[in-house]
Amino acid sequence: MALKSFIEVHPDSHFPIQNLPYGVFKPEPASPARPGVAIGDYVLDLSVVASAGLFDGPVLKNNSDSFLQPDLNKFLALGRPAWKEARSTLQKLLSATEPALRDNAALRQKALVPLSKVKMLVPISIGDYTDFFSSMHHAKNCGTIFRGPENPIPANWFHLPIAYHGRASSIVISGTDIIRPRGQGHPAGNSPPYFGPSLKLDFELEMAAVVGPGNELGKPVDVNEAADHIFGLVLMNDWSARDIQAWEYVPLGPFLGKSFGTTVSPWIVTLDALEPFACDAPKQNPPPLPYLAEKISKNYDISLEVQIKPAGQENSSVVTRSNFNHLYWTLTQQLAHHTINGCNLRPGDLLGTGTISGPEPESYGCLLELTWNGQKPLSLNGTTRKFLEDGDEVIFSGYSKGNGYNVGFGTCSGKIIPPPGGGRCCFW
Ligand SMILES: O=C(O)/C=C/C(=O)CC(=O)CC(=O)O
Ligand SMILES: [Ca+2]
Ligand SMILES: [Mg+2]
Repeated sequence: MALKSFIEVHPDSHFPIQNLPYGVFKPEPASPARPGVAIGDYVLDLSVVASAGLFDGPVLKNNSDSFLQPDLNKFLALGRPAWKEARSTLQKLLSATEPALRDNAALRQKALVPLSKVKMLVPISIGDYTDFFSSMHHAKNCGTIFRGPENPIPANWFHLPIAYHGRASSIVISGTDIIRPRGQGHPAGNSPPYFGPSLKLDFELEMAAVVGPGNELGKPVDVNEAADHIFGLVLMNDWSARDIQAWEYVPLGPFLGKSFGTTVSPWIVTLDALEPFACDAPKQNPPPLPYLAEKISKNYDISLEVQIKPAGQENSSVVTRSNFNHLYWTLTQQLAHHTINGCNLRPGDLLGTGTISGPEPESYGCLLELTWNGQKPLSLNGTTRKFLEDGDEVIFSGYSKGNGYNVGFGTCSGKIIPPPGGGRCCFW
C-alpha cells in the first residue's frame, strides 16, 4: 500500500508525504524564521517537532538544535545519515497510522500552519553560488546566436562542465520583484555603447543543487561520492540581460548581465525524494577524463514549465516545456569538477545547472533561444514578446510524476519592474 498521510493531500498536490521538501518560513510577519516541510496545503513547523522531542533517532537526538535555526545550513552540514533519519521520522509522524501528531490536537495546532498564511524565505544562507552550462542544446543555441554557426559549442564543452562564479548576494526568494537592470549594451556602428535600462531582459530556466557537507580546502570530492554532498534541488531563474551580457562577457564571462537578481523556489526537494525518478544520464562522447567518469551516471525525470503573465492579463501563457533529464553533465560531475582543483564547497552553496533547454524549439529554456534573439517574437494570448517587458511575471514550475502522486517543487516566480526613476536613462 502506498504511504499515506492523515493530512488530506489532493492528488495533484506537489507536496504529498512522498516528497516532504524543506523550506524556511515565518508563521507571522514578526515571528522568527524557522525550518519546515511542506505537506499538502500545510507546512509542518520543524522547530515545534524538535522542541516536542520527536526527532529521537541516534543522529538528530544529539543535534536537536538543527531545526531551531533561521536557515537549514546546520542540518545540511550533518549529511545524509541525518537527512535519512529526519525523512523517516517525519514520514512516520505524518502517516495515517501514527497517532503521535494525528491524535494530539494541541500539537497539531502549533505544528501545522496553512501554507497560505506563511511567508517563505530563502531557506539557506548561501555563501557561494556557481552557475554551470550543462545543456548541450542551450550551449549550441547560445553559441550560434552569440558567436555564429561555425563551431557553436566551444571545444572545451565536451571535456568539462563549464561554469562561471555567480553572485550570492542578489539571490532572492520566489515572489520578489526584479528591477530591470541598467547597464551598457553593444554600440551600434560608430556610436558609443548604449547605456540605459536593459532592452533584452530574459529568464533562464534552471534548477540548482544545494550543497550539504562541504569539503576541506585542497581535498577534491570523488565523483562517485559527490551525491553525498548534495542535499536537494530547487527551481532557479538566472535572470539575464542579454544586451549587457553580450557586450561585457568577453573575455571574463558573465558579470553585470546576470548579477542583478537570481530567483529560487522556496522548497528544496531532497535527492532522497527524487530517487524514484532517477534515470540514465546521456552517454558522453568523448568519454570524460577519469576524475569525471562515474560508475552510475544519473539524471532525474523532472518536467519543467515556464509561463509568462503580462501585466493586466488575467491568464498566463506557457512559453516552454522542458525536462531536467536533458542535462549532459550530471550534478555529481559538476560538483566533482568544482572541487578538482582543491576549491572547497561549504554547506548551503548553490550550484546552478545552467539553462535546461531540450532539443525541440518548444523546449528551449530562455527567450534568447525561443525568439532567436528577438527575431521570432512569441505570441502570448493576443500580445507578443521578444524579451521581457515591465509588469511581466515569469512563473516556473516543476514536478516528477509518480504512481498516484507528484513530487513537485511548487513555483518559482518573479515580476519585472522598471528601475527607480523610470525607464529612461537619467545619467547623461
Ligand atoms: O553561450 C554564452 O555565451 C552564454 C550562455 C549563457 O548565458 C548561459 C549561462 O548563464 C549558463 C547557462 O545558464 O547555461
Ligand atoms: Ca544561467
Ligand atoms: Mg542571475
